[in-house]
Amino acid sequence: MKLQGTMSIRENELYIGGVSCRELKEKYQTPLYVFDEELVRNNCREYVKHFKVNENNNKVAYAGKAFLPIHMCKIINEENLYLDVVSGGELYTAHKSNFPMERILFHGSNKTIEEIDLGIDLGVGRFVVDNYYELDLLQRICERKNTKQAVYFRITPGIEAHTHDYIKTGQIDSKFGFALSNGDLHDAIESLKNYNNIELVGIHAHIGSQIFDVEPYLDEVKIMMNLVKEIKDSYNINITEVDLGGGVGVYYTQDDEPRTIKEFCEQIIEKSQQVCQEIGIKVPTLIIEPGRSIVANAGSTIYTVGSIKDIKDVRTYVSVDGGMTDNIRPSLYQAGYECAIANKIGQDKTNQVTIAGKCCESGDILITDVDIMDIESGDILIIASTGAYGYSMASNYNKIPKPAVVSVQNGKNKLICKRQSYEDLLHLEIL
Ligand SMILES: Cc1ncc(COP(=O)(O)O)c(C=O)c1O
Ligand SMILES: N[C@@H](CCCC[NH3+])C(=O)O
Repeated sequence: MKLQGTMSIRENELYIGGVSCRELKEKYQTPLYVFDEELVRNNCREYVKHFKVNENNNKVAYAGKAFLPIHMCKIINEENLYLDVVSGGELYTAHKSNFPMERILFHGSNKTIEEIDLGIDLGVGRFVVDNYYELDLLQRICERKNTKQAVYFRITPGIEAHTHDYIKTGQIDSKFGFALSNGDLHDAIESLKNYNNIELVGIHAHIGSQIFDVEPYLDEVKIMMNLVKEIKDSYNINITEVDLGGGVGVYYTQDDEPRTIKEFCEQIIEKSQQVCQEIGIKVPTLIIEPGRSIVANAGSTIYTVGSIKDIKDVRTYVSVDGGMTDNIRPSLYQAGYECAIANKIGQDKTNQVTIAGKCCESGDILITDVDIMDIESGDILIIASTGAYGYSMASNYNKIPKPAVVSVQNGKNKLICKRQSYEDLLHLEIL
């Protein structure tokens, strides 16, 4: 298992943020999500530095869908990032954390009336309008509230990024956004003359997630900058903000070769300057929306090993006390992960096993055929890089309570989300 962030080894034990996994297990039980706060903050700072937030006034908007407890909202605020929310629930969480609402981008392909109402009442900075239905709804609600809302239009740019089919979003056959190729975007801009309470200030596209190549982003930059010019020439509307979405890929296993944050940011900025110069427009404010690349490697999940089933000449199943309820990604996207035994971290890998979850599903497998140290019931198994789309996609299937989340830094640990109790599971039931 590749050591990430502040992970270190002392006397055969794995430490994160200077705290041993054994201590964390004793204090908080398992399964447990562990967050390396120093790594999260470093990633934020890398983006702020290389995306030229201070020099060029560009914006880095953390995509909250990856992981959004109130504690995370506070980090994002302290690190001077913007925040991309995609539902009333995420918006409300940001609001409760006192996140400045003018730094919120409100996404969503089917925002409800209640969500739009809430967004306007709280004063979110930008709505990212996805479709005609939303445009119309937003106008009516703004009119009723006698307010004007700054918006971006979400564009489907027609870019095929090389990633899992379920997490591609830029291609034409997509539920998201106004397509460029069939004239939808132009019709939407044309219709703005009837919408006095809406001000179009930006355009947005998101081409997918877990993308390693910079090329599709450079294609996206070209398309978006040309669009800025076209919108000015055809409609005399100044698009001053161009939001390129998220999607920067990260390391999960040895098959992954991600670029650094620096490489991505520098190439995007350079390309933007080059294209804008070529077509003769001022470089707009650039926005990027990283989620995974800020939190994925900073999160790990620790489990306790339970049953070990050795099927001779077939496979050994090692079951842990969590599974698809705390990490749906292997079942949903065949996502790969690395793991180790945290209490035997320096030992050689002598076994090959399959790590199974405890749910009543054959598909509840976390890692298939992984080389690992000698393993016994009671060991602490750690799966690395579960920080993005782990806790945020967790479920209560089989009435399994969601694990706690603890943040570690400089030898200290802090509980940021409590473990659900069985009583919590009954919380919404009418008894
Ligand atoms: C509109 C939008 N922005 C940003 C993101 C964040 O993507 P990632 O976590 O891959 O950086 C997503 C999710 O894919 C998204 O849909
Ligand atoms: N949830 C997905 C990514 C989709 C992001 C939302 N557009 C994942 O775990 O990889």
